[in-house]
Amino acid sequence: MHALEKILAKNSGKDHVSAGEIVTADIDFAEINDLYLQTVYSFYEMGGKKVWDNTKCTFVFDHYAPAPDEKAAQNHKEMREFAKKNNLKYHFDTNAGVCHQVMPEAGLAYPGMILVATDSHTTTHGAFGAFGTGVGATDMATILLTGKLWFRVPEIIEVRLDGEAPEGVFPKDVILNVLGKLKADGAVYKAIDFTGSYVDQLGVAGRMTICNMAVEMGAKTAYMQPNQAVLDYVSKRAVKPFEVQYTDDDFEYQESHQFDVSKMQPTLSCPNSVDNVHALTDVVKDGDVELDQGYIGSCTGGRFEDIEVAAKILKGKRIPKFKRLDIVPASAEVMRRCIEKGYIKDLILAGATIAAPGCAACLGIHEGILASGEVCMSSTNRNFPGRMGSVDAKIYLASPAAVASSILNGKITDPRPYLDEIKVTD
Ligand SMILES: CC(C)[C@H](C(=O)O)[C@@H](O)C(=O)O
Ligand code: SF4
Repeated sequence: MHALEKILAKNSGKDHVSAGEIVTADIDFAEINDLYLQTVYSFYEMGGKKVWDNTKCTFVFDHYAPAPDEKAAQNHKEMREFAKKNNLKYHFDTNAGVCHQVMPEAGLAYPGMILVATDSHTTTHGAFGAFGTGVGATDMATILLTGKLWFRVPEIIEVRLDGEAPEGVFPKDVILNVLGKLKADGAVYKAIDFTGSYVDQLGVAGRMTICNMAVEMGAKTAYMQPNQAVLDYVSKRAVKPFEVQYTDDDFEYQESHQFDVSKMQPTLSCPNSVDNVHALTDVVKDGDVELDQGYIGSCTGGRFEDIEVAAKILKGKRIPKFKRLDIVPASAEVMRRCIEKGYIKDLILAGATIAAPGCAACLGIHEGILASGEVCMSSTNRNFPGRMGSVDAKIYLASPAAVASSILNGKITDPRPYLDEIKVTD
């Protein structure tokens, strides 16, 4: 069996499961974000009184945090009341950050578990060797009632990433390259296991970025075998003992795709779809692509490492007049660490706006919405029309280093010369 199958088997009381089988599994942790007040309504409609376990579910207020309008404030209020009434052990209010960043920081994402959330990017937790997946309100209400949910055991495909990343190639570039090949429907309902020497040596933040975007290929879940970096991270934080699962040597993947990371270049996902992937140098060779806004944030590209590289590129410089750069730390912990390092000050002096941790303009709710005709380069994960505001705005997805270098120049720019400069000053 694959490690993911072992997780599903263990939680559904079976010795063995295989692709296509339907199982009913115990949920180790369930998380509801603030777009899903419907979960509470469905819970009551289904006859719910109290949640099945007040230590295994939580709310995270991230999509509308702090509440940008009265409706959002009202939704938060109703969810807070539900959390109080059920005496939920964990609660992440508008001061916490994006759910997928907050869960591991709080020790609620760890190897061998099933973590379900009302959000498609729950695939992120594959970075920790967990089975993470997103569900809608009715499924989530079922979990709150019973602690269980049905799953179809997914087919598992391997995405093998070997080699060392050249300068300017970040985990974001790597996953954009994978998307360019597999396309947005390349893994519908499947699980993607990211393997290979690149993944083995990758830190927690990079692993999260890659697993996060597995859902952009339609994946049900993602997986990476935990490495030492993950074990160090979770052993300091996990709220309970965990068991790492390992894939059997004779497990056969449904498909296997190989990538040589050492041959990749800084990469862009161009408007208007996430799999419209091109090398950055190809996009600019036919002429400048002027930018209005840079955006560094989200559960894909708003971690400490992402803001750190941007701060280093921008330190002592100034973004041009009539351009803007929004920095949205993925969580309060990320924000605090960036403050401690002086990065927030460097970024403010460079002309950036720092917004409250949360989803913000990643999905066009507030804090950096785009106007018609504007062009934004963003470290987020989706670029379909209307994603960050106007349906007539254009979004280029890229690594945070590419976003920082580009907005500094006012147009899409190769980050490599700027990264060379950092090396000299480091
Ligand atoms: C709930 C929802 C709007 C959502 C998701 O499920 O991914 C959001 O976080 C996104 O990134 O589009
Ligand atoms: S940061 Fe963006 S992608 Fe992540 S959960 Fe929020 S809206 Fe979705």
